[in-house]
Amino acid sequence: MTRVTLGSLGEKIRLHSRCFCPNVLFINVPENAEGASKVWRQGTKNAPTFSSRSIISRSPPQAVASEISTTEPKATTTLTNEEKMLRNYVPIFVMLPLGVITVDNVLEDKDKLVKELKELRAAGVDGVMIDVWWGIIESKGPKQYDWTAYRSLFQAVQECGLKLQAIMSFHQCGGNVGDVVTIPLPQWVLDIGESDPDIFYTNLKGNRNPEYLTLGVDNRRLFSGRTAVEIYSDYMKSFRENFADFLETGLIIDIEVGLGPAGELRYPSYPESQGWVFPGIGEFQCYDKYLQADFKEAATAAGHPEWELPDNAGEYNDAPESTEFFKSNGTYLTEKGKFFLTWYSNKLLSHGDQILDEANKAFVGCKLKLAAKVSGIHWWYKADNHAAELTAGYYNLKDRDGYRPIARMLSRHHAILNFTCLEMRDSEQSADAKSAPQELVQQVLSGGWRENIEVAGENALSRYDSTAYNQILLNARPNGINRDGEPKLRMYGVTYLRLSDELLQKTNLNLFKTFVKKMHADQDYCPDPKKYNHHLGPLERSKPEISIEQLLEATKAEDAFPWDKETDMSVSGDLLSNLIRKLFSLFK
Ligand SMILES: OC[C@H]1O[C@H](O[C@H]2[C@H](O)[C@@H](O)[C@@H](O[C@H]3[C@H](O)[C@@H](O)[C@@H](O[C@H]4[C@H](O)[C@@H](O)[C@@H](O[C@H]5[C@H](O)[C@@H](O)[C@@H](O[C@H]6[C@H](O)[C@@H](O)[C@@H](O[C@H]7[C@H](O)[C@@H](O)[C@@H](O)O[C@@H]7CO)O[C@@H]6CO)O[C@@H]5CO)O[C@@H]4CO)O[C@@H]3CO)O[C@@H]2CO)[C@H](O)[C@@H](O)[C@@H]1O
Repeated sequence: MTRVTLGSLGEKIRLHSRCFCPNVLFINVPENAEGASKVWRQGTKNAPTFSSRSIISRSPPQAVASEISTTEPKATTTLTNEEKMLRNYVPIFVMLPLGVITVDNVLEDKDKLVKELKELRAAGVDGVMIDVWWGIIESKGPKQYDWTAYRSLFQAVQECGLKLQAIMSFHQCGGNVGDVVTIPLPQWVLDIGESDPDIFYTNLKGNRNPEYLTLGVDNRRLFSGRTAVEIYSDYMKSFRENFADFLETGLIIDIEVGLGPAGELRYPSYPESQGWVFPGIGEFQCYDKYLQADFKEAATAAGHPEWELPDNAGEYNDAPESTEFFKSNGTYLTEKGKFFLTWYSNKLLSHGDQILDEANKAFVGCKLKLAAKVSGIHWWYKADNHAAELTAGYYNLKDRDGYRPIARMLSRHHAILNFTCLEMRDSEQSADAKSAPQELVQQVLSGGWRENIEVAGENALSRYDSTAYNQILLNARPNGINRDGEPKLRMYGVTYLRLSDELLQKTNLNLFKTFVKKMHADQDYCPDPKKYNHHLGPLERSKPEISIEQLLEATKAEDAFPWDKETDMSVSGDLLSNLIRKLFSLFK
């Protein structure tokens, strides 16, 4: 962030080096200077070519995007129509099967995989997402990494002309929806858990969850002399060292940093392995001795040594109203309840912040983006208590934004916020669950955009139908295509869950191809991200730490940006051509 002095006001103001349009600098103006600020284009010698009306409030990308001047070289009006349409392109990636590398660290059936990768490439897909399992790579012992099978896999992806999003999967596979294989944490870690079960997240009843290490041990030297964060850091550094060639060639464009169960920044509050079923409220997971001690210390420092962790928040499959904690006027609204929820959600923020800082150090200088996944907890969103989000660690209420502080934390690491459940419509959900995936997606994406970070997304469950595709398309460009250039709102990318025989079945694949084309704004596959305004410069070092107070300023609730009702790039418009294609193939 650059600081300059705004002459007429004599005030220090902050310059944001990017917002929606990377070649425009946005000024974040103190409240009392509203209306007196200007916009400069990067590289423009004599600054403002804009009217003093050009700004704007504190950081509203929407308003800003409409202010782009037509006077600059390569301004959108000088682009060809095709170039303008390319600015609407949203790249699409596909998750590879969870067990593509077996638990024994073998790439089985490479021929089948290569055939499928080629099919994806032929369908126009830009790249694939792959779990890089800690439980496989470091299974033999501390720091004994074996990357051989992954090298062979990455080579195949490169040869097929696809890009790669690599997940640093510090979690177990198994126990979540769709987990068809089991890949536990490394055995030497599980062995430590035998003598110290508190290294795992624990619920009130004392059930341990070996999916992911509790954030309570992030900084505890319990693992053959290393802390959990040091383990994650060493792993990422080893990844960088071992795949320097693929980083250099530009194969790996994105590192999804695993921050919790299923690779998501959350507590394991709704584990199917412990009997949770949709739409249960889930349970808080902070009863291991390390987090208990942390809470005691925090409560004591706040002048309430008598406060304990909640014991009245119900069980996995409860409805909110049947618990003392979440019922109307329940504990969650008391001073004690608010203190607990703030502590619980802040711990998650610091956990993500610390590991992303390590990821940033590991990959600094590489031409890629970092990303963090946030889970789409859409059930009980319409209830006042937002119980399921709260147990997962997202302290989100009608008057408190629980996601924007995450986005602000990510902004310091230049990281993308990767959100899910893009495919879901409210009308598909049962009324009992008080579920609102559409509003949730709109809130989270808007918060990310307001923090000037990129947002990407995934679908939560496997879908092959046009309704789901159209909903994803709507979220990818909430206000549709802009035929004059980059749209005001555009997601950075979408990752489709997931490659399967079902997806490659003919009818499904045909519709999927149409979906890919629509994501690409009806343009052909574009191998050069710069053309759709994605600039993968060397990753810069994280910015200075943002204090918790500043992060929590982002909890102030604001309305989401307006979304169109339907996408203007619907896949169903192509049904006729699908039919013609089908007829053709029958006659062949
Ligand atoms: O490789 C990367 C990672 O991949 C996996 O993690 C991802 C995960 O798979 C994703 O789901 C997503 O994670 C979150 C998600 O964001 C959250 O929203 C939430 O998911 C909940 C979901 O939103 C709720 O609606 C609910 O889902 C229940 C659903 O509503 C019920 O209808 C039913 O689903 C049935 C489904 O109807 C049925 O068709 C069938 O679906 C299977 C399909 O037929 C088959 O072809 C196959 O492809 O798999 C499909 C899925 O199994 O069976 C479904 C299951 O019975 O029940 C649903 C579950 O009760 O609850 C969901 C929570 O359970 O939570 C997700 C997990 O946090 O993004 C993750 C990250 O990418 C791996 O787990 C990771 O290890 C990998 O790193």
